[in-house]
Amino acid sequence: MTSFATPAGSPHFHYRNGELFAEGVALSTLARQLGTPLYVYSRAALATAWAAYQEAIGSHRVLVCFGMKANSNLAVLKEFARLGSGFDIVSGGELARVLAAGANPAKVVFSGVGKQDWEMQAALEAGVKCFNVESLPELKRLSEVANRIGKLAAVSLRVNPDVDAQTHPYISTGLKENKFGIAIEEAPAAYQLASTLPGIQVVGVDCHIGSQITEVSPYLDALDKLLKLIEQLVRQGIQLKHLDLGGGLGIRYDDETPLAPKVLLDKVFAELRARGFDHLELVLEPGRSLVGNAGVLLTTVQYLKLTDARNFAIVDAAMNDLMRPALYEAWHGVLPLKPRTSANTLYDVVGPVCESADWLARARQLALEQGDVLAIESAGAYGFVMAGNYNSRPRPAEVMVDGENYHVIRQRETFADLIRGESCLPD
Ligand SMILES: Cc1ncc(COP(=O)(O)O)c(C=O)c1O
Ligand SMILES: N[C@@H](CCCC[NH3+])C(=O)O
Repeated sequence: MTSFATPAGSPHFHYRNGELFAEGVALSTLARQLGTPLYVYSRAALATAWAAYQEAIGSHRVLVCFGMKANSNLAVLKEFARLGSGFDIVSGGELARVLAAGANPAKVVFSGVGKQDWEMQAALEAGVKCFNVESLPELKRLSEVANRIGKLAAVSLRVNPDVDAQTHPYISTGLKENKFGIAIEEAPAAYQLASTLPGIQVVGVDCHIGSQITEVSPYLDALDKLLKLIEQLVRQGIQLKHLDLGGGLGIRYDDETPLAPKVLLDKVFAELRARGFDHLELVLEPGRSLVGNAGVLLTTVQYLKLTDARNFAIVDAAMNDLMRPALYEAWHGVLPLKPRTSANTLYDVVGPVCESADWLARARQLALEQGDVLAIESAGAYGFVMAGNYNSRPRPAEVMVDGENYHVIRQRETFADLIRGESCLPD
């Protein structure tokens, strides 16, 4: 169980004089000035997570494409673009965001099982690095779209290596029964077809086996299968330029041991060298490990409801603001901004939404009073991006702390935002 003195998140969130800070800013100041629920990110934490990849990469040829579905706020994208990141996108909307953030489309890879014609066309026109194609019908469609507009689509086939990522079943993507990728046994024939299609230029191979992975072995199993495939392709006369291992590195929410980029990459580089593939560019698509522990969600205790069965701390954030607990029974640490010295009580931290699944944390020892503000930890990835408006709740504001300063990077939604685009029938 996390102790209040050591937040699970990065060291950029820390207690000073009995108060929780993000870098040099007391979180209580942000809650008071901007209200709650409020997502707060640390710019230094983003940079630290990025640096861990760069240190692991050293002088190897690696393109890191931030898996932006984890956090697509423009300010976050801009930070990663400044640091030199590419982006892994899964929709035309994500493409529009990376372009709006001024990122270089030549460092963008386009994943996803359901790309539509207009999304393919937009990505071709923008000049993305590569399409990670997930099925034969998609491959044929992409060739047609590229042909029609006089472009050549650079393609990696996303293969499904059928390895168990040893993670939550909802976020496992590399097993046969998952909808993702082309079965690895079918890949040689798929590459043969790809090499004959007029709008397609084969450039790489890709896989992404799941998320919140804390073991190296699933990656090495997948890598081994990919390298065997590449050997087979060489025999077929097909040469690749890059190998994309996807994202998926896990972070610490509770007491997990996260998989450090260096631990994984040292093994990957050694394997590539041993098998004679170190000429290949490596592409990575980390999402969670770049942003997860760079953000918290602040929420205020509205009521303490003590019952025979359970004690509830009813807060102003809900499942619509942070869906992970409701969806995956995910564990997020809960830190009081100003810990009390009074005795703890066992609480479920729940929101105001009319669903029993509307909880953020269960069975936590906390000393609380009405009006206290809590930080829900490790909310920088798959937090705001999965938020919705259920129960007509405006989505929270987002703020980025930078040293002693902070910047509102998304305004809190208003009632006007909620009904924008709606209209009633004529009288
Ligand atoms: C294709 C692809 N790449 C990258 C990611 C990022 O994954 P993670 O946030 O686990 O690093 C995902 C999400 O799982 C994904 O589907
Ligand atoms: N939304 C998931 C991660 C999904 C990864 C996308 N393929 C989570 O919150 O853990």
